[in-house]
Amino acid sequence: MGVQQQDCKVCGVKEANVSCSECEQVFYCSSRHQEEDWEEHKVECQALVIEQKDPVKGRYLVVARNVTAGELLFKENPIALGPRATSRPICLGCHELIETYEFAKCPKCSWPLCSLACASAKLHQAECPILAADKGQIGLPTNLGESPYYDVILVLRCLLLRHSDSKAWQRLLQMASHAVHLENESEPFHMATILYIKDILQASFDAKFIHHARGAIMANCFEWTSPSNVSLRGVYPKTARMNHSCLPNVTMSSDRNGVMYIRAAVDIKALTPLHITYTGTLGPLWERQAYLNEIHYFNCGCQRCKDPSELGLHYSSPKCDTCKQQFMEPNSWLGETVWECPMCHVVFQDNLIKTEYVQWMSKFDCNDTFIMAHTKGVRNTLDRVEYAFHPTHHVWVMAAQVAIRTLQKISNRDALMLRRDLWKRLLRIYDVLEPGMTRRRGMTMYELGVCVSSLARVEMKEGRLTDHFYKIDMEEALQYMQNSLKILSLEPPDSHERKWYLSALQIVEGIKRDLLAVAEKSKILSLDLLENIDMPEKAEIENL
Ligand SMILES: C[S@@+](CC[C@H](N)C(=O)[O-])C[C@H]1O[C@@H](n2cnc3c(N)ncnc32)[C@H](O)[C@@H]1O
Repeated sequence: MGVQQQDCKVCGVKEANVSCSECEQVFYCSSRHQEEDWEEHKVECQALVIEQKDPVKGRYLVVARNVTAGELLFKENPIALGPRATSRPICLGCHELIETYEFAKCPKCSWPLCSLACASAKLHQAECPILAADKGQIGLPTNLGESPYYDVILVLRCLLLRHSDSKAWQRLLQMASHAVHLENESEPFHMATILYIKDILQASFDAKFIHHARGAIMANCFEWTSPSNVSLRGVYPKTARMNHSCLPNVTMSSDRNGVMYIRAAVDIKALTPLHITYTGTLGPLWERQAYLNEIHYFNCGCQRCKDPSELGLHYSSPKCDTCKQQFMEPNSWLGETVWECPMCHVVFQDNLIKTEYVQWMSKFDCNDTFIMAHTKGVRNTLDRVEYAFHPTHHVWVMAAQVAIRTLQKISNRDALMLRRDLWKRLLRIYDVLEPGMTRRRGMTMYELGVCVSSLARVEMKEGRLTDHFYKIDMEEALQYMQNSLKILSLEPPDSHERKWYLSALQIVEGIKRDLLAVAEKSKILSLDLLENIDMPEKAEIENL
């Protein structure tokens, strides 16, 4: 697995590595073939996304015309791919996880491989002699645990672009980099990687490039999961031009080769900036702000952060403990915060507000609030959280997610009902925090389709439903599943996430069969719901 190359558009030769710099969607084996094709290609190459610059936020991307939710804005090949900064042993030749204690080692550099065949893999060739200079094997992963030395690999792969791909190297040099901040702070992980490359490997790279490369990775890299469920990271210069918002308007997904697909999550008007989230959307405001401040050196002023009600959810504010009517409001989200109730004007210091928050969150971390619980116990705990905070507070969302994991282990009607209700409430919150064609909404509707159909089947079996109400419930499940399919069908064909789409298709088939069976009985089925499902290739379903 490596940086993707495709067939030359002109002559079809494999491993063409010259791509159109505008759209990055077509490949050529040489500049000559690219020039030959330009007259034809320029018609289709209308860059949908253009770059602009802001004095404070730097460069960013906007759409050149109105786009609709789900539309593909661009795809991008990574200029470099590698393991995460801290990683369990991963084969440097193919990026597969190494899970046996007796793993193979590269005969030259001794780094772990899945097999000796991977020692000659293209991905590992250039870095191998550099890594081999660690004669004392100081940085080598020796067991199956996490090793921080994997950080070095992507940095080396970026530095090696200078000789292997001058265009990619130039793009790396143009990327934003946190190098100055990291150097000034003597950030320990940054310094450890730099020292390892300079002093242990004694690599001949200029120190300023090593700092820049690692700083650019810290500012810009994206993590993704390979189809075999290995977490990796890649450097994508164009994708990385998108600035952050806690209310993102695009979605990102990647295929098995790490090619990134950027789609509009919602309808977007021409010249609107494209935003991704650097923090995820589900953390409370102070956590998101602190992360952006500490890791990316800016304070977020997005629509969600500026709104004291956080889009009407009051997601990070507890209810006033005194009047139980209003939501507490902080005077600031960073540093010394004082919270005040706008109605009864009672004032609390930050630590008082956060103590209960921290206590609940640590319980969820260990799962001990819910573990071994029965449905009634889970319900009681959720009620307590709701009373302490409120139904759209961050802590309630975390509690609901842990509760669902616990309820999945209980297979009775009560547990299914509670799970269904929790997913419905979560969906209403996700509709606000991650609106549009987002994976989170797609997966939530998938879960709702599963819960509602399973519950209907259980209730039918127990004789609690008539055919009429069974049909209504199954149609509701089908509706959720079909909405979920619309979103999940956007996952790239051979991605890790594609399996959810294929699974949703099978569930839809099952629901349709049950609906047809009940229709046979009662002849009252409205057939319109059963139409318009795009079927995948047969081979894709067989691979499931
Ligand atoms: C991945 S880069 C994004 C592209 C960057 N603006 C550039 O010029 O290359 C991340 C950096 O962009 C800036 N940035 C991103 N989102 C921002 C925001 N919402 N407000 C202010 N600065 C932001 C910060 O300097 C951040 O460290």
